[in-house]
Amino acid sequence: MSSLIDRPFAKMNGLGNEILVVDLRGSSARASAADAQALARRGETHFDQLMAIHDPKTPGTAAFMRILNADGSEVSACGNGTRCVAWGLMEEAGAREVMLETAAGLLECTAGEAPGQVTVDMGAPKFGWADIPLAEEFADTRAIELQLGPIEAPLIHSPSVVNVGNPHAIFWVDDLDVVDLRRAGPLLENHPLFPERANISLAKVTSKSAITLKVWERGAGLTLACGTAACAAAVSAARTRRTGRDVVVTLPGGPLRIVWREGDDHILMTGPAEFEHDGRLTAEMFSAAA
Ligand SMILES: N[C@@H](CCC[C@H](N)C(=O)O)C(=O)O
Repeated sequence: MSSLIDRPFAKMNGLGNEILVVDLRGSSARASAADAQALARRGETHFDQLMAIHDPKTPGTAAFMRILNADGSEVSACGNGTRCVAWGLMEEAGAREVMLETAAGLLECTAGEAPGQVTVDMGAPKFGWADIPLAEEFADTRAIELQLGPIEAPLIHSPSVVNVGNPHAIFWVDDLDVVDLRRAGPLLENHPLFPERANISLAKVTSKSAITLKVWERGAGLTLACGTAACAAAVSAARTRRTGRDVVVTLPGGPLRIVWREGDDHILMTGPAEFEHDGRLTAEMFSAAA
């Protein structure tokens, strides 16, 4: 029997990235991998990421947040989901800023100028091979060599790799459809060079301040948008002098503005959070027959 039964949920999205926010504040309930897999399968609660919000652990924070992918794996960052949670908590408190906490640290979130827009300080990226992590040492992670299968090898190569709270590989392309991510995504996500798997993006730089992006997400598959992938692409593009540090990253679901701030190297992500519907989780939602 799931400990989540009867807990309130809100179905939201960030640029079409499907987010299920489950409110566990005031309870000792904890979302399991099996809970996530069951809820991800059902229409009403269908999601790419489940954001479980818990009572705050640190003074000054509004909530502690756990993040689960649709496959049940737990991760430490989700840009679109963070905007959704922040938007909900700001609405609840009538506030324009909120501090959230994850196992990986604090996330400062601010309401944007346009309604429904939220800016999240995603912290500083990590470029060291062991931090990403990679299975072998690379002195320079701006472009790494990795073995690809015979279909992809002639088409994509030398991704930039970075950890923005989670691991990302960015393949620079002229055509976002050059490979079928639905086929290549799972192979690349599980490449032996990525011991914790990786989120895989195809990125096209269209100007010094614009990138278009398609993402195969670790643990969720093809999604309409991925906030951390947009951050990963933006810092990788700036680091390789393809763009400046202030860019618009356009995903299939729409645009995010990413600023890689000079001085503290923090990444600021701005984009929308949209409420769809809410309800309470029922025992039936966790039953095997989805
Ligand atoms: N959709 C998210 C990323 C969620 C986590 C990712 N799939 C992972 O496993 O690292 C976003 O908006 O950042």
